[in-house]
Amino acid sequence: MTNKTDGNFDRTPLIAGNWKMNMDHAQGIALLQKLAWTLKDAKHDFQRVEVAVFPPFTDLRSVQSLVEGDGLQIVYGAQDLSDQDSGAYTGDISGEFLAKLGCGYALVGHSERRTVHQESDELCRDKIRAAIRHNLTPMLCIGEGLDERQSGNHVAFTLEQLRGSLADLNEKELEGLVVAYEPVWAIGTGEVAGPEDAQEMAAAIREELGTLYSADFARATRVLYGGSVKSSNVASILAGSDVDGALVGGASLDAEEFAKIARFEQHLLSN
Ligand SMILES: O=C(CO)COP(=O)(O)O
Repeated sequence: MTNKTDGNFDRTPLIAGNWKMNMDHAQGIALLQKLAWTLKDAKHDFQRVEVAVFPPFTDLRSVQSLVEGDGLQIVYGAQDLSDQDSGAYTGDISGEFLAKLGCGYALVGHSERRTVHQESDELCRDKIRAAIRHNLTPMLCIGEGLDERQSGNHVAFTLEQLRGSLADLNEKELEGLVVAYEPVWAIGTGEVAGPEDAQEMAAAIREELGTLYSADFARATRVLYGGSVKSSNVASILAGSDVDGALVGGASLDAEEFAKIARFEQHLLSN
């Protein structure tokens, strides 16, 4: 059993910043450099709490140069990838290219992909397959809209997305999978799911993973919460025993604020 106030984690917490369509490559480098300095000053232990950023595709080469050149321990990933590896897919980006740029992760099925680009669970599954083919760890995003939340159907809806996006994938291929629960009504709205809501869904997701796969897989898989996370609310959200980290949008664009989020243990311990 996780007892975070004792400083023991079952799973390494992951604080991830999704920059979305913000920060050109020059701005991105400045942000990443500032984040690295701030975390270094705070003597952040990256083995204890992993820190990742998801910049736009056009920043990735610059991010790779900075991370490799300065030996940064911050890891990074892509906000999306194609389900295909190469060919006549204008505008799409292959997982193979992302792996060459040193990406460790790829987001799959972010709600903005699902709503703006009508991505289905089936496409998400094919993208997870593509990520795995190129040794990118998929971070699958799922979560309900306001209607499902208000009708009390949020758990069933979110688990349906989980099952649909993982259909036909086996436990061995999915090793390392990260699931991010992001209720759509809490994204970019300032509305944040309460710590109980985040814990309720993270526990339901873990239980479902145990049903679909094994108890060991469910225990090892990290489940993050995303939606209006800030330094002022991160500690209470991450206090839930099944919530293993945060996927942060807006607040990840401010290096000091994002560093504070990554340092959530400081707030946990002082509560
Ligand atoms: O979508 C999100 C992260 O992927 C959450 O965004 P906000 O933190 O801006 O609400």
